[in-house]
Amino acid sequence: RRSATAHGHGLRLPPGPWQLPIIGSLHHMIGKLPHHAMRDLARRHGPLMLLRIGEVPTLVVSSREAAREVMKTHDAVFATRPLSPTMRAITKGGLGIIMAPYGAHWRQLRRITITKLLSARRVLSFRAVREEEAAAMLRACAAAAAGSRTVDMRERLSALITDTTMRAAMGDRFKDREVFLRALDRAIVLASGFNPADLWPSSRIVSRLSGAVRRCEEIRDTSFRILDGIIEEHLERMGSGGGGEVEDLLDVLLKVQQDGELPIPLDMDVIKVVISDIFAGSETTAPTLEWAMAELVQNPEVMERATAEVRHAFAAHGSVREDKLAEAELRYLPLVIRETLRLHTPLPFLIPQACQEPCRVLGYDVPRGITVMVNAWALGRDERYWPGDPDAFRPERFEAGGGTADFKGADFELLPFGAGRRMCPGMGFALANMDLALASLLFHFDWEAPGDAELDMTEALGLTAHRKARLLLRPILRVPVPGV
Ligand code: HEM
Repeated sequence: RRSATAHGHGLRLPPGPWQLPIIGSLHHMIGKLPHHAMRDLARRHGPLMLLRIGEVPTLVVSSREAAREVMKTHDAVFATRPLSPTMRAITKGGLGIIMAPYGAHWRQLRRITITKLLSARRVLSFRAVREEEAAAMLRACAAAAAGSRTVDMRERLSALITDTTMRAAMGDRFKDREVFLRALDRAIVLASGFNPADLWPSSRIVSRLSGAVRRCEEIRDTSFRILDGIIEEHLERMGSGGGGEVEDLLDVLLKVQQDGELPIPLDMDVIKVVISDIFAGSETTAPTLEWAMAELVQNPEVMERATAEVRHAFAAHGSVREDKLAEAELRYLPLVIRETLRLHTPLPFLIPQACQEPCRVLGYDVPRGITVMVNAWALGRDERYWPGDPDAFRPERFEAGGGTADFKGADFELLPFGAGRRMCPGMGFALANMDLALASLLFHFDWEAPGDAELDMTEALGLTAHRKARLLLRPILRVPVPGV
C-alpha cells in the first residue's frame, strides 16, 4: 500500500500488494491462474488495485461499481488499448480494430464493422454457411454414435467455428489454409502469454533474448503473404463480375476500399489485420461451447430441461433450422449460454484498456498511460452479485424472480462481451453460431461422459479460459440426422 502512494507524488493512488524490484507484483501470481490470483488479491486490497506486471503499471478492476466507473462514467478516458511489443508486431502498430488506439482510425473501422461486417443483416447472410457446417458436425457425431465411440468435443467444436468463420470471412477455396490457421494460433499464444518481451518492454536485451517480437513479425509476414494471395483472387473475381453465392467479409472490405468514400483511405495492411481480428475474435466461441457441453453433462437436470425444450420446439421439423430457431423463441437454452458465459467468461480480463488522461475513479487517482484490466471472471463469480451459490451452474438464476442481469453491457457484474465503446461487436455473430450448434447437438443426441468419474473442470492458462482436459463425450442418437 505504502509503495503505491510513495511514488505517487501526492496523488492518492489505488492500493495494491507489495512489489519487488524488477518483477513487480508477479510473485503474487505464482502457481495460480492470473484471474484467480487477482481475485484473491482484490479481496485483500479492494476493487481498484494497483500492481506492476513486470515493469508495466496495471490497474485491476474487481467490483461492479468500479467497472461501471471505468466502462461507463469515464468510458472515453479508458477507450484506448495498450500495445505490448508482441501485439504491436502482430498488428503492425494496431492497424486493425481490436488493438487500434482510440482515435479517427479506430472510429472509422468500428463504424465499418458495426454497419457492414458484423451487422445483424450480415450475420443473417451467413445462415446457410452455419447450417451446412452444423450439419457436417452432426454427421461426424452420428458416425461416432453408430460406432459407440466418444467425440472429442474440442476438436469438433473448433472445426465447426473455424470452418464457419473461414467461409464467412474469405471463403474456403484457398491453398495454405492450414499454414494460415497455424500462424494465427502461434500469434495468439505468443501475444497472450506472460512473455518477457511484454513484461519488460523497455529492455532491449530482454527483447533480443526472448525473440518473441521477431517471431511475431515473422508470423505476421507469413499470414500477410497468404492473405495477399487471397486478396488477389478476390479482386480478380470481382473484376470479372463473378462472385460467390454469399458476399464474404473480404469482398465487403475490398468494396468499401474501392468506393473511395472514406475520410481515411483503407490501406491493404489494415484490411489484412481486420480479417485476422475476425479470426482472433472467434477464438472465444468454441471454448464457450465446450464449457457449455461440460456443464450440461455435469448437471443432468439442466441438460434434461434444455433438451426437452429443443426437442419439443423442433419435433415437427426433424432438425434444427436457424429461421425456426428465431421463431421458436427458446427461453431456457439462451439462459444456459448466459450462465456458461458468466461462469466461464472466455476472456477473463476482457481485452486490456489504457487510461488516456489522468482520471479519478472511486476517489483514487488513476495516472495516464496505465494498463487497465477488468476481472470479468471474478465479477461473474462474486458472491455479492450471485448470492448463495456463485460457482454453481444454474441457468434458473436468470428466470423471473431471480436476477435479470444480461450481457449486453448494461449490467456490470456480467461482462463477457465488455461494455462501452470498445464492447465486442461480434456478439451477434458468436450467439448465432452458439445457439445453432448447441440446439442441434441436444436435439439429435443424448450425451454422456464415459466412466463414472466427475468431469475435470480445471481451466488452462491461455488467451481464453478454456478447459484443461479435453472433453470426450459419448453421443447416443435420439433423432436421426438428415442425410445419414
Ligand atoms: C463468445 C464469443 C465472444 C466473446 C465472449 C467476446 C468478447 C469480447 C470482449 C470482452 C471484447 C473487448 C470488449 C471491451 O474492451 O470492452 C471483444 C472485442 C472485440 N471482439 Fe469479441 N467476443 C466474442 C466473439 C467475437 C466474434 C465472433 C468476433 C468477430 C466475428 C469478435 C470481434 C471482436 C472485435 C473486432 C473486438 C474489438 C472491438 C474494439 O476494440 O472496438 N468477437 N470481444
